[in-house]
Amino acid sequence: MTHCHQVAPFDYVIFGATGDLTMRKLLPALYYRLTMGQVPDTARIIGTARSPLKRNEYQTRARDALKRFVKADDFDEDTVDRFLDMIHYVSLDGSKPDSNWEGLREVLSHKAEEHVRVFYYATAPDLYGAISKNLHNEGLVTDDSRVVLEKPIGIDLKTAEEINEGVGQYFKESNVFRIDHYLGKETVQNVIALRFANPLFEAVWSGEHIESVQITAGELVGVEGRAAYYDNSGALRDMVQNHLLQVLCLVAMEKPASLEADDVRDAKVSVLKSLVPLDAKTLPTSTVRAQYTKGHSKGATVEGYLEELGHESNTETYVALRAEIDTPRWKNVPFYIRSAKRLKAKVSEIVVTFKPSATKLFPSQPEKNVLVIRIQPDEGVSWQFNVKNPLDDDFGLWETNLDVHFERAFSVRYPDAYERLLLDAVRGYPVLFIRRDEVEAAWKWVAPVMEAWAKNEVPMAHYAAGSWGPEEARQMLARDGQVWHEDVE
Ligand SMILES: NC(=O)C1=CN([C@@H]2O[C@H](COP(=O)(O)OP(=O)(O)OC[C@H]3O[C@@H](n4cnc5c(N)ncnc54)[C@H](OP(=O)(O)O)[C@@H]3O)[C@@H](O)[C@H]2O)C=CC1
Ligand SMILES: O=C1O[C@H](COP(=O)(O)O)[C@@H](O)[C@H](O)[C@H]1O
Repeated sequence: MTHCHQVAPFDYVIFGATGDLTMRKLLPALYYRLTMGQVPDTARIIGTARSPLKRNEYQTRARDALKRFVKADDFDEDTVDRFLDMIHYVSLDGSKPDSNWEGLREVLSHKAEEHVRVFYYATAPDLYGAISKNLHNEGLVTDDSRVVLEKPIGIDLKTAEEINEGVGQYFKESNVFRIDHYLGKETVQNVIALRFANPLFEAVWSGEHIESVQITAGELVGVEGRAAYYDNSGALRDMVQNHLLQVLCLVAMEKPASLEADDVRDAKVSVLKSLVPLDAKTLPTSTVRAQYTKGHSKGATVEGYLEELGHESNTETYVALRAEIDTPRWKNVPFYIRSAKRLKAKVSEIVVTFKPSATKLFPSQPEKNVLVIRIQPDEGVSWQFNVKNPLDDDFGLWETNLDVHFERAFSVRYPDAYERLLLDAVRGYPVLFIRRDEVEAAWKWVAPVMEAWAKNEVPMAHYAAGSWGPEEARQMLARDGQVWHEDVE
């Protein structure tokens, strides 16, 4: 059963409407929410980009995108027609004050009732300031207009501040929705429920009982068609500064005063500010960067990163970090974070390892309890625990698993992360979006890593495509007596 209520009529103005993100994620997400009854028929989606397209030409592109990116079973001709009726297109260069703003104003003014206005920036982030200024100067930013900012918010603290300032001059912070699609994932939101809706977990969620936490986001794919972007970014900026630090915040935050946006964000930002800064002493042993070399993926031989690029590069496709949080709850608990392209499996998960019992009762030391929160694929939770071995009369133990696979357990379709986030912006519900101070605190923490890597103070390691990553990352955990959780075939 769905609990999505229909939202108020809205105008979604998408800058970058012909791009990959709009076609692959945004339009399918809005379509799915129409099928679920959350989008009113009077809503409008107004695509803008520089390409000179007529409305019907853009509608054809939108249809093709739905055909490609919506599951065949969910592609319903009548609903698709209703969806296409909502779509408009304005050819416009968002960065230029003398562009076709009149065309946008005209579409926006033709409506029979009040609409919530949302601007979605799906263009290069260095345009965000100029688009905001032009929208403001054209009188198109109403007091209640929202703006959704795609990642990356900058490539470092300075550029993030510039983007935030550029947008913040024309939109108040409460109307700025910085998207991090990991927060739109059901299983990431579920961390809050697991921790705070289960007294058992709430009671043991600290360094008193937890030995270590691993947060992994591994991908099978390489850099695909995004090499130009990726080579200027790398795994640390692309995945850790945003998605994985957000996940870490949810795992580590104190219980927020409420589920209101600012209470949750206050709790998260306090984790980011408590991360122990990495320095010259800890950087070489607490950070690993690596590039994939030629290897095998899904049964095929694949090229190494440098061969794919066709030139030298100092950009990492693998990152592993050892982080510590300086709070009473987490003193001395290592948080291992890793993300990579061309890993052995597509797996995003959180692995919480509990400390063994301090006293020995059984002939064999029981295995530690491990909680695995599978973010994707096969969303679910497994709890590794010990039972008595029924074939052993001397209290030998067996390690077993309680495993919940959410899709099977709840018989639900797991929505794409963008679905909820797009409609949350219309609802003016910002809890799953990132506040300015969070983005900037995250950049501050990764800054010494970026600087040391840029100066080659930590050597670039290598791993074969299709493997679990470099030996250096295994060693990083081995020094703590830990191993990476690599359970997926
Ligand atoms: N693709 C993805 O999976 C993801 C993308 N992102 C981010 O989303 C943003 C868009 O990415 P993506 O769709 O891949 O990029 P694309 O290059 O595919 O699309 C860029 C879009 O911006 C439009 N555009 C470029 N310049 C202007 C301008 N001056 N005025 C108006 N429109 C303009 C382009 O159309 P035209 O040339 O016709 O103007 C096109 O529609 C980027 O910030 C990216 O980092 C974030 C996460 C994932
Ligand atoms: O933001 C990004 O995320 C994707 C991975 O997202 P997921 O939902 O498939 O885990 C990554 O491929 C991309 O490089 C990055 O920009």
